[in-house]
Parts: sequence; C-alpha cells; structure tokens
Amino acid sequence: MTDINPSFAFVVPAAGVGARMQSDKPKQYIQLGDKTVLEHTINKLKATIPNALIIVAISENDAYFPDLTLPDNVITVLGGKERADSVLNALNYLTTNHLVDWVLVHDAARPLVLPSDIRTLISHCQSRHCGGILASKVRDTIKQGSEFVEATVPREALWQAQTPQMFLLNDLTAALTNALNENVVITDEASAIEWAGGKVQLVSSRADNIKLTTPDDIAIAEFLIAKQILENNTCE
Ligand SMILES: Nc1ccn([C@@H]2O[C@H](COP(=O)(O)OP(=O)(O)OP(=O)(O)O)[C@@H](O)[C@H]2O)c(=O)n1
Ligand SMILES: C[C@](O)(CO)[C@H](O)COP(=O)(O)O
Repeated sequence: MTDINPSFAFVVPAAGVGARMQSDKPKQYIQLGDKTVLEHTINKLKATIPNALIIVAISENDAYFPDLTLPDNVITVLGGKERADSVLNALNYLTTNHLVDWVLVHDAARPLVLPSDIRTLISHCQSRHCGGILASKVRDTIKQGSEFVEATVPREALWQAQTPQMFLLNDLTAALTNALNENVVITDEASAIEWAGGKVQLVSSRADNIKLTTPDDIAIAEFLIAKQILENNTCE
C-alpha cells in the first residue's frame, strides 16, 4: 500500500441493500458503463487525494466487493444496521489504526461527484478549520403536505445536503457516538455535528451530484458518467 496521507481519509458507506432501487443487486454494484457504481465512486475519491486511505463499509454477506477492480489504498470494515452505524464502524477503525485529522464521508451511491468539488470542500474546511458539506440550493418551489398542499415553504435558505461531508475525525466520532447512544435519528454526518452544537459549512455543489436511489436515477447516471468520461472530468 502506498504511503498513506496522514491528514485525510475517506469513509464510503456501501453496506445498504438499495431497497428503493428495486434491483436484483444492491445499487452500489449496478453497472454504469464499464464499471460498477462503487468503482466509479472510489475512482473519484482516488483522483481527489491519491494517497488517502479509503475505508469502505460493506455488509457481512456482500458477495460482490471481492470482484471489484480497486486501488491499493482501499480497505473494508463491516457495515451496520443503519448508514450512521456503518459510518461509525469506519470512524472507530480510523481512530484505532490510522489517526488522521480530517475524514470525508461519501455515499457509495454518489458516483457523479467531481474531484474539483471535493477539493473546494476541503479548501473551505481547512481554511476555516470548520467542517462542511457539499450541498445544492433548492431550485423548485417547495410544497408541504400529503394529499393536498398545506403550505408553500420559503426556499431561499433551503439546501439539499449531498456528500462528501467533511469533519475533524475526533469531532465526528464523538458526535456520532453520542447521538446514536441517545437514539437520535441521524441521516447524515452533519446532523450529528449539529446535534452536538457544532457548526457546518454549506459548500455549493453541482445539482448533478445525485444519490442513486430509485430506478429513474440510473439512466441519468449512465448519461452523466459517460459525459464526464468524454470530458475527462473524472480526473480534474
Ligand atoms: N446500513 C446501511 C445503509 C446504507 N448504507 C449506505 O449509505 C448510502 C446512502 O444510503 P441509501 O441511499 O439510503 O442506501 P440504501 O440504504 O442502500 O437504500 P434504501 O434506503 O433504498 O434501501 C448508500 O451508499 C448505502 O450503501 C450503509 O453503508 N449502511
Ligand atoms: C447522506 C445523504 O446522502 C445526504 O443527503 C442522505 O442523508 C442519505 O440518506 P439515505 O436515506 O440514507 O439515502
């Protein structure tokens, strides 16, 4: 394994079943062109910080991971019941074995992220010594309700949280541990930091850094990944 970067590590939660995708395999193993979603995602992280450790949380009965073609700075830990548990397992491994300053958590299901956007996030966080997340400003009118509209929600201050989400390893490990111990519902790393009273920077990102979630996302991802490869964006 190449010399490991002492300042940064990536955590990739990849232990989900992808129920909403309604596929015959977990969505992180669906093919996009010549690679799986997870291979595309890991290659983007490798292109961003070539010598950063990449810790992938996979499920106990994952039969797909061994067949992937991956760089040598990738290791695995066991995933957990929820996404937050998978992330915490990886953070605990890092705390014990590769104490780094910063950790960037990035969904396996977000293969379209651009290394240039990740570098922007890193720059914002390091310069202000404050964690942050990639996010895209809401562009549609937002309605609240179920069968009928109950309200139109002011959208000027609304963002859609994406990943990576970048925090100091010690801060995120403590916040996530304590939040889960208090049975707080945590759907992203930032919400644990917020719960602990920490600050989270919002770093504007492209709206096409989508999380593959439902079947209609696949055709979009196939088109965009092909476009990126054509424009050679994957290494910027
Ligand atoms: N116990 C879990 C659940 C999710 N994830 C990962 O967290 C990311 C974002 O979660 P989501 O999109 O909800 O993935 P799934 O839980 O697989 O999807 P679904 O809710 O449709 O089952 C995914 O890369 C998924 O693999 C994880 O590592 N461990
Ligand atoms: C982390 C995340 O991708 C930020 O938007 C999102 O919270 C994951 O949610 P999911 O329900 O686990 O997909």
